[in-house]
Amino acid sequence: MIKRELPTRRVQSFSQVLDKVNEIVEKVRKEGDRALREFALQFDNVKLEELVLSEEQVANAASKIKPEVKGAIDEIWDQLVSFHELIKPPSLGGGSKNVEYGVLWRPLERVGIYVPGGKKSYPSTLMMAGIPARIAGVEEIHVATPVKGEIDPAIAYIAFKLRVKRVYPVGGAQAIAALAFGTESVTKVDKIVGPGNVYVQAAKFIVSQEIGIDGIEGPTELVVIADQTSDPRSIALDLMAQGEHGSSSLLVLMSNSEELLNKVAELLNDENEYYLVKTENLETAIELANKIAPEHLSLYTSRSRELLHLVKNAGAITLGNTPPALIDYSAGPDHILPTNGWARFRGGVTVYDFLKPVSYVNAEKVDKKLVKAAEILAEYEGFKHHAKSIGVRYD
Ligand SMILES: NC(=O)c1ccc[n+]([C@@H]2O[C@H](COP(=O)([O-])OP(=O)(O)OC[C@H]3O[C@@H](n4cnc5c(N)ncnc54)[C@H](O)[C@@H]3O)[C@@H](O)[C@H]2O)c1
Ligand SMILES: N[C@H](CO)Cc1c[nH]c[nH+]1
Ligand SMILES: [Zn+2]
Repeated sequence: MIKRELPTRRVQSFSQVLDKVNEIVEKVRKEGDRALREFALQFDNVKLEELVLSEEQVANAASKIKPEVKGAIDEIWDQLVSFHELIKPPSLGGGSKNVEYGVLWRPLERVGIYVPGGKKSYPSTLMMAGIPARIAGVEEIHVATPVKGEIDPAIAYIAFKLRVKRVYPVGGAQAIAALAFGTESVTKVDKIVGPGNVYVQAAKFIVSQEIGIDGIEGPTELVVIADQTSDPRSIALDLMAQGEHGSSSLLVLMSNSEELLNKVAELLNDENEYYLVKTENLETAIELANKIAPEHLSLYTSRSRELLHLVKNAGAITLGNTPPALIDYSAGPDHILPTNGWARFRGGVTVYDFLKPVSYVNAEKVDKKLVKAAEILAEYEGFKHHAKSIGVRYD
């Protein structure tokens, strides 16, 4: 269905299902494995015996990967490694006023990666989370993904390559709760990373009171900004591509050309809702896109470089004729990207999601003025022992 104005809100937001998901999360906290089995039957129609796949099961599934798929994964692997190596921050040290200080980027010890698997299988997502985790130096990677029958050979192969500690064949909000609290079979992790549907994202939001999460990466969003120079067929394909993730995808095209909008409208299928909106000029389209803060933003115009500087809020941007779906697979930057407006305050997953800056100080010879300043402010705040503990050191 085609609409000619912008949506007033997301088709499906994780906040709409928070109450329901809270019940799932609490049941897993109380009942552990028993709840995981019950929910697998209820939501996925799967009777789960084992809640951890054995190394043998993973290796066996991995051996069934098709050679051309294995080749594609190996090719993409190097490209993702290059990107995350480039942006990995170095530990830094320096000083001023006779204080030596610095920051050590320390890896998280144990992370959980959620790999979606309700409607489609997402081996690419395991790479997008697992590679930056490995580059950061995370010790233990745990993976949860809904499995019906045997695990996808491509997921198994990537898990093997990443030296994943454990794979749990569990999906949905219940998998997130299990990784957050631990169960008899599932190991509690320090942070959960990964996209998924509204139930999965609502669960991440709830458990973020107790463990780390990477943000909200729910149903896919694409905003395309195009002009009369853009190819309508490619735009229609880009919109339909992101529509393949499900009917909750947000799919928007804005253009200053009515002719282009009409041509694209003729080419779209009727499997999704598409918002095709005429704007006075491309600058207005960028302003509106900044308000939406979409996951994917395609600047498919002859002025893409110039317009790039006006973008404030977007998960990832593709320039010119670059297909947004290339980011989904092999361009280098991550495809795990913020949705639901979260691109206003965070970006896609990077190596930073698996690192934390631990700062250190050696101030044994600090300038007297800083000592005095600290004492004055501590006294002002009413913390006399703070003031004294500083003062006695430097008399
Ligand atoms: N933003 C990103 O970075 C990004 C990346 C990849 C995929 N995605 C999105 O991930 C999503 C994947 O969704 P999916 O559904 O295919 O897989 P999923 O793995 O996220 O969810 C499947 C699970 O949802 C649970 N579930 C289904 N119906 C339920 C219900 N009524 N109540 C409670 N739980 C229920 C089930 O337990 C099932 O295992 C898509 O919306 C896609 O757009 C986003
Ligand atoms: N477009 C998704 C992010 O919204 C990522 C993806 C994975 N596979 C295909 N696409
Ligand atoms: Zn996609």
